[in-house]
Amino acid sequence: MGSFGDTQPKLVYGDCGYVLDDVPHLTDYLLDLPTYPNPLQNNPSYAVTKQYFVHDDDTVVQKAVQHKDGERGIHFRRQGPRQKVYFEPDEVKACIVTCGGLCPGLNTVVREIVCGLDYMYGVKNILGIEGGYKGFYARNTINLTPKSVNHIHKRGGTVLGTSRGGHITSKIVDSIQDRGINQVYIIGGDGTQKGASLIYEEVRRRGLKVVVAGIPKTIDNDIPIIDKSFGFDTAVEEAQRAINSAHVEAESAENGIGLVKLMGRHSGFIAMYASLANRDVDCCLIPESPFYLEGPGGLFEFIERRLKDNGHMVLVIAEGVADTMDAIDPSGNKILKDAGLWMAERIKDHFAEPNKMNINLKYIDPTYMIRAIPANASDNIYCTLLAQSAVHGVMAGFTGFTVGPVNGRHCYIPFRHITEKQNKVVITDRMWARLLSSTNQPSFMKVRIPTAEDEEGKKRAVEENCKDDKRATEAMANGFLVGDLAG
Ligand SMILES: Nc1ncnc2c1ncn2[C@@H]1O[C@H](COP(=O)(O)OP(=O)(O)OP(=O)(O)O)[C@@H](O)[C@H]1O
Ligand SMILES: O=P(O)(O)OC[C@H]1O[C@](O)(CO)[C@@H](O)[C@@H]1O
Ligand SMILES: [Mg+2]
Repeated sequence: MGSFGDTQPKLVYGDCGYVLDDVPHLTDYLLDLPTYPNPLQNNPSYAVTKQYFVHDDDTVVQKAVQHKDGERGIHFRRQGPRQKVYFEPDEVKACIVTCGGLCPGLNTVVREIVCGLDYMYGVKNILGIEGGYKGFYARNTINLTPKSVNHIHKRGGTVLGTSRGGHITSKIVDSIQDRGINQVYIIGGDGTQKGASLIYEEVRRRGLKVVVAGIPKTIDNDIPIIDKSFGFDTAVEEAQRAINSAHVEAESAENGIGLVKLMGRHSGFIAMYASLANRDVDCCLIPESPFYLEGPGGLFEFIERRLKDNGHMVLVIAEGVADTMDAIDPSGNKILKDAGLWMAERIKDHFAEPNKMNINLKYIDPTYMIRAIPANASDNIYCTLLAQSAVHGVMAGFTGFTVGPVNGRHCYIPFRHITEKQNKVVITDRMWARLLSSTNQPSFMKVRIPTAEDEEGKKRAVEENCKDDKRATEAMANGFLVGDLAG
């Protein structure tokens, strides 16, 4: 095996096209650091495990589907405790910060980092940074102990508080240095992970023995590479209550329309999964899939047909479908106009026209309700694994990484994989086809039987879709679908 690259990327090549896309380590820029035996081997709870430590050569494949003669491809370092650690318990001063929007499970991750550090590694000195990134330089810290965080996983939100904007790298690293912090745990979405990556770069530039680990958080499930983000399942489950209410309202009225808006400004995962789980949804609209309202094959025609056939219908939309901007938030994210209100108005205006049917539209907006709740059981366990995985990696001296499951196995992922693109619903994938088949809604495109050339176009569309949904849409229109949108 040969390896190169001191900073990023840190690639290690093996046989048959094997590539380990490794994460940085303190020893990449600090030589002769002392190591210590991992205290976990004296922990009675772990005495039952077959092996205390993961093997250093254990890696996790990025793409689970492999071909017989294909290359083995990109791998990530497997998470878990290592034989040697780079910190003595008394030497550690850890801090935890939560940034960006709320997400079920934030408190669980905070709790499990604190408990993991204390119970597994004997670390007592753990600080909470209040109010997101700006808290590093604008707020006091709070001491976190297993006792103080004992019950927080039962509450929604984050006990540390959160914010958008305020990422000033130099001031944050000054604060880390001034406070003598040497482990930084950063919980947040794509923007937060970009900020974490800058903090890592600055720490490294200053040559500090400080490790920086990211724990990915986003209700929208828009973080790439990892299987899914924590809190997503909880949000999808909570969304069922809104969809069920919309269905009850719609069913009980003459020509009832239940309209539900769910979160997802760039990615329609919540809307798609909530609709797929529910089965009472007649139509689901997401930002990745183009649609139109008027004319043959359009949404209004579809609504009319469903009302005539069934007497009611349920429409679920993601907040990003209208894609009209009000302003930007302090982090630079677009603040979108309310897509639900926009859609409700358009539908009402359409049916108010002469000779159209009388409708009864009820709009339900559970936006913040689905993210302000505590994590469900499976998300709580998922959060525990993420937190412990981060703690093991940090104690082993890895830095500049995000934790997360890839094909079901938790691993350490270099920041750039998480920050360079957003995860989106790929509308040429089977999951979207499953949704279309469950709702029987129009695809808003005319489809013809695919040819070999079309398959090529389809492949291109999938690749493009990962970068930019609009370009994917164009690629699809030029590829395996007839170019014209119906109507
Ligand atoms: N490109 C960037 N570079 C440095 N810091 C950033 C960058 N983008 C965002 N941040 C910082 O990260 C924090 C959170 O960002 P943001 O508000 O975009 O939420 P997020 O982490 O993407 O989570 P979510 O979108 O799920 O709510 C903010 O403090 C913001 O200033
Ligand atoms: O109103 P806030 O707190 O900025 O959050 C809204 C945004 O946060 C998210 O939940 C996560 O990015 C988006 O779906 C939503 O647009
Ligand atoms: Mg974000």
